[in-house]
Amino acid sequence: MNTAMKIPVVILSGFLGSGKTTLLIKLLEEAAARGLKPGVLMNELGKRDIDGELVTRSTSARFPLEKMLDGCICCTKKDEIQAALAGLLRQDPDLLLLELTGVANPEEIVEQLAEPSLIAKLYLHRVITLVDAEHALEYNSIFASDKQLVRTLRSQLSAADDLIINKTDLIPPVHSSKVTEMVRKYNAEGQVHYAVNANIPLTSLFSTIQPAPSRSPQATAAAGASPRGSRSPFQIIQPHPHQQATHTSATGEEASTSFSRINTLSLPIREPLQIPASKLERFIKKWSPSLLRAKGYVRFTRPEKAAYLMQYSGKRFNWEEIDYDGPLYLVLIGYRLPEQVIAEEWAILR
Ligand SMILES: Nc1nc2c(ncn2[C@@H]2O[C@H](COP(=O)(O)OP(=O)(O)OP(=O)(O)O)[C@@H](O)[C@H]2O)c(=O)[nH]1
Repeated sequence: MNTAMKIPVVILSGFLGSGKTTLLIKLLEEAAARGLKPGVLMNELGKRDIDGELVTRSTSARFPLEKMLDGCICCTKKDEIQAALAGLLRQDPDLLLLELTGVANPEEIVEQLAEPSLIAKLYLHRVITLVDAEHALEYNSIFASDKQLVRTLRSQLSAADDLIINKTDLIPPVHSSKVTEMVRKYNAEGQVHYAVNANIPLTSLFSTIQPAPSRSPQATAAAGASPRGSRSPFQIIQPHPHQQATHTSATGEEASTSFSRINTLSLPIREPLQIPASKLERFIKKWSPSLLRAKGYVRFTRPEKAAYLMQYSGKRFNWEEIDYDGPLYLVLIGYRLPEQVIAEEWAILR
């Protein structure tokens, strides 16, 4: 099989909160506009599928989706990722989009794609790494003593064909040149883009990817994209449990050691919260600087019972009121987060 007949794979890499899911949504929209059928593999550190839900609500296209939750794809056994990719390939996609966790080493995924059973069917098209322009330099110094994590962050940069210095709306130009210098230290060849909300020109990325003849734009429209905002536009194949040390406390919090000293804590919310959002924000911020990322679905009793998607990234909160009736929870991802203490304080707060 020559490259022309193989399925291109695009890997989305980058540290926690750098903008991978934001870019994935743009790639899905662009693919849909071009009449392409992508297969998507999303990997989350936590047990909760927040990004999958977010992508489901944000796009109208219909395509196969594999989710690998609760651990990092690059530590997953080879046969798990191969099974996930094989499941996507059976759906006859025009391209595969792989969103890695923030602490995945893309080089390890690239190696897995070179397995004989996969190399015959797909080829690596691009590795795209997103860099949080506001915090990338700070992260480098915070994690300096964690060799494994430092190696991962460097390989996210060095393995990239495209480096998107994202969130440039949050930094002054002088900071931007320092981030560029850092990026160039580890990758002299890759194409550097500067972006807000991962907005980069996508023409060259898609220029060589063609839809199968049976999926001309007309055929795709006839097959039917579901309306924006409607539930379950994806065909979900099946989640693959990640083999990982996980424990659930008496109060229901789930904690897991995921990679290096990065750990993840999931806090369930069984009833709408009686505290105001400002108090929840103070609770979350309290775990800074250990806390690197938080996200979740939240509902309050006051002033209303609307559901919100809460994102905490780069020490900033983003609240979005959404139409959501699924389970409520928070996921905290941090560097040596004091899980037990957080769980105890959460039990009192809520
Ligand atoms: N101000 C600003 N916010 C952004 C930008 N890009 C993304 N965000 C926000 O940053 C937060 C994290 O973005 P995501 O796309 O979820 O980042 P991610 O890399 O997928 O995050 P993880 O998967 O948790 O590692 C979200 O609230 C985004 O809306 C940007 O360029 N500027």
